[in-house]
Amino acid sequence: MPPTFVSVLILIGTLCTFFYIFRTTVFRQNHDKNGRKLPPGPCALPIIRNIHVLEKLPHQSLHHLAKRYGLKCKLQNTCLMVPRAWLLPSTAHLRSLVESVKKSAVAGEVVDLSGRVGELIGDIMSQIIFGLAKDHGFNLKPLIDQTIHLHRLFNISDFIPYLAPLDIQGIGRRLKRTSKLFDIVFEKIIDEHLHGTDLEGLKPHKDFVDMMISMLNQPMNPHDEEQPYIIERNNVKAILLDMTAASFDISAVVIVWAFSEILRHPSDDSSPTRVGGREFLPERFIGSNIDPRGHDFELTPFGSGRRGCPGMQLALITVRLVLAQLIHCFDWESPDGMQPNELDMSEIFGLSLPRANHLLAKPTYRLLE
Ligand code: HEM
Repeated sequence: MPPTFVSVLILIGTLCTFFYIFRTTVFRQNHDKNGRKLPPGPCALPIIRNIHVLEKLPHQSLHHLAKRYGLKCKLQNTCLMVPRAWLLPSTAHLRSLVESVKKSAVAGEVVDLSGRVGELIGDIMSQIIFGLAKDHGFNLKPLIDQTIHLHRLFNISDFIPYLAPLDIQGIGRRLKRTSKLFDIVFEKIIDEHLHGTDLEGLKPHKDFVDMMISMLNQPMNPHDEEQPYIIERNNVKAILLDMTAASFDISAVVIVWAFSEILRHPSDDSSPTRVGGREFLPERFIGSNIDPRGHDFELTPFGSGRRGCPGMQLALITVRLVLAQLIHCFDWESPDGMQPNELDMSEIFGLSLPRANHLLAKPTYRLLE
């Protein structure tokens, strides 16, 4: 039977529809309007495009996408550069912290925020600096805590230096013992990175230690003949110690203090706190152009210039990420019906001025299941 006019029209319409779908779903997904190739990314659906790939915890979905498609990944309706922070191994540790706090919230438990955040930062820094999590044989946190504690003690030798050889309080001996323990751990880590000996079955990925090892036996400045200084194993260990001591504690201290202030000032209309007769108004920095990275001297938490903190970018990312997650996922209140202004804010002397007592708070999970 010859095709009728109507059936020819239906056939043409169907072909046009298929062509349109092909253009939008295949060609257009991979090319921009000028025909240039776009970064890879998941297939988009009509109308909703890529919304379906962002799940309940979008940062985790983005993390998985970045692992699959690389650092530059395209989402339809949004062309997205995945920030490096989301790719840091920090995210896995942070996820497990959120999960464990969620369990405490369900059980109605009070959470030791100082303890949990301290552990988390230790895990993140171990992973970043050594490429190893602490549960793979290197728990440096107790060693760092011990070192910080010893530096915090009143040491008479600091004030009467000629008493130092006597080491009356034994602080020097204890510090030497701790430093020996650090040395043993760093030796093992360097060997592991140099020779790839299988450390509890774990192969470390490229990390800070690898970078330091690649500089071993190299002159510090090959263009400066007057400075034939060669990087040796001891230099690597000293830098590792510097990085470890500077990173394990301070970010956690900052997060816990920020959290304490949030608990003390749950709403905007709370009465301003007075410190030393002056009003403490941290919100005065909101909307201002003050740069905390050492350019404006009103606020220099990382110091400034050549000796400024080299871990600043990492610290800014970590502190924001952890605080944001804890505040986004949970509502928090002080335990035992304590009023915000009753929260103990005493601090102890030390390298990083931590809270005198651990910060305890009661979480309620606030996201939809
Ligand atoms: C919120 C967290 C942090 C704060 C507030 C902070 C702050 C500081 C400050 C004020 C200094 C002294 C700067 C100066 O003398 O001008 C410093 C030094 C240092 N920081 Fe940080 N820091 C933080 C996190 C980190 C992290 C995460 C790392 C490493 C991964 C790090 C590594 C270092 C090192 C190695 C030094 C010694 C630099 C030198 O003496 O040349 N810091 N930090």
